[in-house]
Amino acid sequence: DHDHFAKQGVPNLEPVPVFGNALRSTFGRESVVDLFTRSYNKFKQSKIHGMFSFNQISYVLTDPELIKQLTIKDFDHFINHNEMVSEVDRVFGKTLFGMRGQVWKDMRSTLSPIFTSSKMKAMYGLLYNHVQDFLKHFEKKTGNGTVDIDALEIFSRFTADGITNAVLGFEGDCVKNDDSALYDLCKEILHGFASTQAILKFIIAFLAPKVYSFFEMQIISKKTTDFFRRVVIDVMKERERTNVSRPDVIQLMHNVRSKIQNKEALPEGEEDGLKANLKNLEKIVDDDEYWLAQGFIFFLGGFDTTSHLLQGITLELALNPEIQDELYQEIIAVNADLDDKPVSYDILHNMKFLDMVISEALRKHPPFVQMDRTCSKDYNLDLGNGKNVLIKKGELVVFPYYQLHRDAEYFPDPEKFDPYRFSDENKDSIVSGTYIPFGLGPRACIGSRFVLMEVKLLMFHLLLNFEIKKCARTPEKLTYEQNLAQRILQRVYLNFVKRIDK
Ligand code: HEM
Repeated sequence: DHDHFAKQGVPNLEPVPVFGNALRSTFGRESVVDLFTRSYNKFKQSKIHGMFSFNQISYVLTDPELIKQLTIKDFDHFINHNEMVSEVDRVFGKTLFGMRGQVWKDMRSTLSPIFTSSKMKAMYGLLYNHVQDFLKHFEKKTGNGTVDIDALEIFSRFTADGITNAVLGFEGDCVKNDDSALYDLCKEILHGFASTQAILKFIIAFLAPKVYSFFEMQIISKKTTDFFRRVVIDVMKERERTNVSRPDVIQLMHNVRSKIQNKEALPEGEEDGLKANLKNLEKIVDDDEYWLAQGFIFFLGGFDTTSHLLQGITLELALNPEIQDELYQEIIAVNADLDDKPVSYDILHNMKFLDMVISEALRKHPPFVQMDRTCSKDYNLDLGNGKNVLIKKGELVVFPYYQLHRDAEYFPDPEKFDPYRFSDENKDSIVSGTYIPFGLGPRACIGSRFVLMEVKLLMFHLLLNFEIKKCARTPEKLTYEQNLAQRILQRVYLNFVKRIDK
């Protein structure tokens, strides 16, 4: 019903039959980011506007206060992400991202203790060694600045191995082996989610479930499920049998799972939440798919997003040599105090300029350009100007991260890469709800601490050893593919020159 928004007094771009507002993106004429920028700029003042993704009704919230209200205060009306994928893919529906309602709440509070700072510290050593290993192989590839390095490619290999090491509990070979089967699998998994073909598949599945099941279409392939069954379930069993322990996520999941299975008395402290969850999780604890699905989502969540962040940081450092130099100065000052000892988690954590550079890269190049929630109970949204909008159960709400992060009202001169937006003096003046690269509220990214640890570790050692330079093939600006996939169009090539003045 294309009058849907007009009846509610909510403005929207004119839709066309079947495709809604997605016609140009479906046929390769416009990126999803450009579509949302168009509607954001036109309707920002209304606080909320409508969008039809095919026939899915979506409300786009442009007002930071309302975004906070829905994701934090009134979270109970908007617990779940878009249900389209969880609805059609059994395994995806069992991942933390795809789970819904009460079971999601229980699983989330069960898994949260895995990502606390104390657990990150225990994992730090694994990532530290991983970074040292990476640099050895990386140095050979750079040809001392003579080879144009494809940043996304090399950092995807780095993050795939990082997540394999810290989450799945074995050493990947994506960096050292150009023909790594693991890396092929990564690309395949990604293609299953982030290509126009994949998105059309979701849409068919959602609009015409019968067609979807008739053709036995699948999003997470059997090969992928089998792989995660092997690396998650079999490894858990192996650890149980051999009593070998390693400070990785598999181990922590195994510990949590066996506690629930054995109805063990739980220690006081951070895992208290488990007690309350035991009852609900008992129903699903024996289902291997719930556990391999978590391995899968940590893997998917951890490799492509983090490599995009690393690409954004290194591109900006190459384009802004004075910022690179300021960061290098911070790094060598810290390094000089280390007396050849490895840099610790706490020292990295306290490096101000490094943190500012990463924050600014997450602002300018957010790996997720938008996020959504499905309304799970009818919700009467008070716009505060005498107007109300009734958001019905099943309708979607979208938060346009990219457009908020580049809105000149909140971030003056938004194209400028300026880490000082996040300095101690300035960061308090950022309007809350406008900078949300990891989302907001109880459903925000569970892995953000892990990301920051991994990225800081790599950037510290990368800059200590290399100067990042732009080359003839370095793009000055990034845009998005003109399709449904929300992928960056340009390949970012950079040169890495070994430093001799260490
Ligand atoms: C730069 C890297 C990353 C970015 C920008 C990012 C961003 C996000 C965002 C925006 C969400 C949705 C939040 C919301 O709806 O409010 C999310 C959810 C999630 N992320 Fe991340 N993420 C990153 C890395 C990771 C890593 C390394 C992991 C795992 C180790 C991870 C695991 C997850 C999971 C499991 C969820 C779903 C949480 C839930 O629904 O309860 N992410 N992430």
